[in-house]
Parts: sequence; C-alpha cells; structure tokens
Amino acid sequence: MTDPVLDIRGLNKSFGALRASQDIDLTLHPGEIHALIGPNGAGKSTLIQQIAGGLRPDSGQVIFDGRDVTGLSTAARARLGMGRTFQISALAMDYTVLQNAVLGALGARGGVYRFFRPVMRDADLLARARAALDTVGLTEFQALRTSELSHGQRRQLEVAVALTLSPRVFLMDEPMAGLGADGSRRLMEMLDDLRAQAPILLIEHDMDAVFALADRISVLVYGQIVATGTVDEIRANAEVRTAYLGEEEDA
Ligand SMILES: Nc1ncnc2c1ncn2[C@@H]1O[C@H](COP(=O)(O)OP(=O)(O)OP(=O)(O)O)[C@@H](O)[C@H]1O
Repeated sequence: MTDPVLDIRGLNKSFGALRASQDIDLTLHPGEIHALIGPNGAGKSTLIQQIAGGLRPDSGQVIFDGRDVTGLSTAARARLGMGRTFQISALAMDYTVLQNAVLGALGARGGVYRFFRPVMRDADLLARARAALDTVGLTEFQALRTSELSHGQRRQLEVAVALTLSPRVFLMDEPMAGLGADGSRRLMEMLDDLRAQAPILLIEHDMDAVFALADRISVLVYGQIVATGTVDEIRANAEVRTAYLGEEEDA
C-alpha cells in the first residue's frame, strides 16, 4: 500500500478528567475518503483540531506527508497543504465570491490583507481563485456577494478557498450540516470528485452521506476508536451497531 498522507500515532488529549482522545491511531491514504463518526461529544472535533493544529495533544504524533508536524502552528500546517473546512465559516460575507477565493489564495502565499485592491489585480492569485471556483462549480456566481449565496453554495466556496492552497489533504468537519437535500447531494458529488485531488478526513453526522462516500470509516466512542473498516465492515460490526448506530433490534 502507498504511504499515508496523514498518519496519526498514539494521540492523547484530556480536558481535566475527561479523556477526549485516547491512544488514537488513524491513517489517511491518497485518494480516499476516511469518515470519522461517533455520537455527540465522542471527541471527533477535538481530534480533527489536533490534526489541524488548533489544539495541542498531550502526547502522540501527527505525521503529515512523512513529516512530524505535531509542534507546528495551524498556519504552518496550512502552508504545507492541510486544507480545512470547519463548522464555523471563515468567509467574509460582504466580499464577493471571487474576493473570498482570492483572499484564500493570498493566505496560501502567506500575504497580508492590507493591499487588497492590488491583490485583486494579481494575475496569479486571480488564476488560482478562478480555477478553484471552477472546480466547485461557482464560476457563474463569482461576482455575487457571499451573503447572497445559499448555505450549500457557501460550503462550496469554503472548499474553493481550501482548494486555493493546493491542499495535500482535506479536513472537513460536518460539511453537510444545515444543508437541504439538494445542497447535500451537490456537495456529496463534489467530495466524490475531490478525493482524487486530495484525500479527505470527514466528520459527518449524515450517515447516508458517509455510507455513500467513505472508503473507510472509523468509529469514535468516548474518545476511543472502537472500529475502523470499510462501509460493509462497519455496518456489520456488532459493537458499532450497539454503541452507535442503534440498529441492533431491527436489523
Ligand atoms: N476546550 C474544551 N475544554 C473542555 N472540554 C472540552 C473542550 N473541547 C471539547 N471538550 C469536551 O470534549 C468532549 C469531546 O468533544 P468534541 O467536540 O470533540 O466531540 P464531537 O464528537 O466533535 O461532538 P459533536 O458531534 O457534538 O460535534 C466533549 O465532552 C466536550 O464537552
């Protein structure tokens, strides 16, 4: 098998007496969507934050592209190609769709926002931003204010912003949350394609989406991974059904 793009080794994180991550081992390989599921409070967001750099683990390692990034900041990891879309949107609602994408591309370059107008004439940044918008299907909306987009389109834009980094990996925390059936379907189609560009670690409560998209699933319960496997393996796993899916009686 190819080397993992992400290799999480023995990660531990406690909040006081609460062990939010317990000896977590997890890999993400090129081309795959690895979904992380588990009940509310299981520690999914805590885990992804440690991978992204927002939280420092108590022990363990985050290996990204063969390099130990455990001590690096979120910004440094982003520059190395960790693309993130999180529950709380970082989009500037008063700016246009294109401006948000350009800001993303500027962030990738490590620039500052002060020179915003010249930035909008920077051919390289514009090209990156437009390519990302094209990939997520937002080209025709580029001149709209971001506040005018639907929820689903904002999620697409968040992915476009992440894409401007030329990410080596995507970390996604509940991208389907709050989307209607149409928005979810469109986003699922997009994620299905995106995995070819960079593998995706996906936290998602929408089980239909997870079962349709994931190559592998890890189940987190009380801070521990209780199972990792293919969709079929996870569906058939008795411990998972009891602990999380709650399907035992009517299966
Ligand atoms: N900064 C913090 N300080 C103290 N406790 C925290 C902190 N962050 C998270 N926790 C606790 O750690 C546990 C795991 O939380 P986390 O948000 O990672 O779960 P989750 O699986 O992402 O839940 P959800 O599905 O509801 O988003 C919870 O009990 C939560 O209350």
